[in-house]
Amino acid sequence: MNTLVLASHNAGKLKELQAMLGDRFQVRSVAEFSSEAPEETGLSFIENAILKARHAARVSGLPALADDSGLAVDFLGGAPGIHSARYSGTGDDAANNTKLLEVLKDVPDARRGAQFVCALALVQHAEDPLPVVCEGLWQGRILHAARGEHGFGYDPLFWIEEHGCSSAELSPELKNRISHRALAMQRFRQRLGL
Ligand SMILES: O=P(O)(O)OP(=O)(O)OP(=O)(O)OC[C@H]1O[C@@H](n2cnc3c(O)ncnc32)[C@H](O)[C@@H]1O
Ligand SMILES: [Mg+2]
Repeated sequence: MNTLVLASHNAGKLKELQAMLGDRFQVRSVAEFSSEAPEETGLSFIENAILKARHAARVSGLPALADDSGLAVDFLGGAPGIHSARYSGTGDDAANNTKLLEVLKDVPDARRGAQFVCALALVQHAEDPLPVVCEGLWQGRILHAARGEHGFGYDPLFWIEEHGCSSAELSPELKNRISHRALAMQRFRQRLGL
């Protein structure tokens, strides 16, 4: 089985990616090779995914897959977007959620549309000139209060109309079939013929 390094330090993400890839690859985490995360200096999810994948390939000497993702809120012109992980200034999920609820506190449901975005980038080595890049989007709406215990990040605030619950109330198995990450991964598998 081929080895793939997952270029993420986010435990929630790693768990989901592992569940989606574990049957095809021997997955290792970039944390085995380096505790330092690269600075995410790109202006887009794709740029940041490629930058993280190159860094992981460099420190591991192995092919690497990175995920850059986030929440784009329509009312906020797509913010927090690529800054989702540090929206509140800390890297803390609860503080990020509190800030988002505060910023949207007077915004009615009709204007609370949002999408989760995921960009995946695979590089064979640090200087790979042809990264494989796939994106996935997931539509939802920002709730007025947190609901649910599963998932991570903004999941407790993300309402999924089709299922009548927040994404933190979905079972991990179901989230992994329908999320932005699941869609990006589906496209990724198609591209690689997996
Ligand atoms: O860069 P790495 O090391 O992968 O870890 P990170 O947490 O910094 O990851 P990002 O830079 O891609 O930021 C993504 C943020 O977007 C949010 N996010 C992404 N996918 C999510 C999901 O499936 N559910 C809830 N929140 C999500 C969450 O707050 C993440 O911290
Ligand atoms: Mg990050």
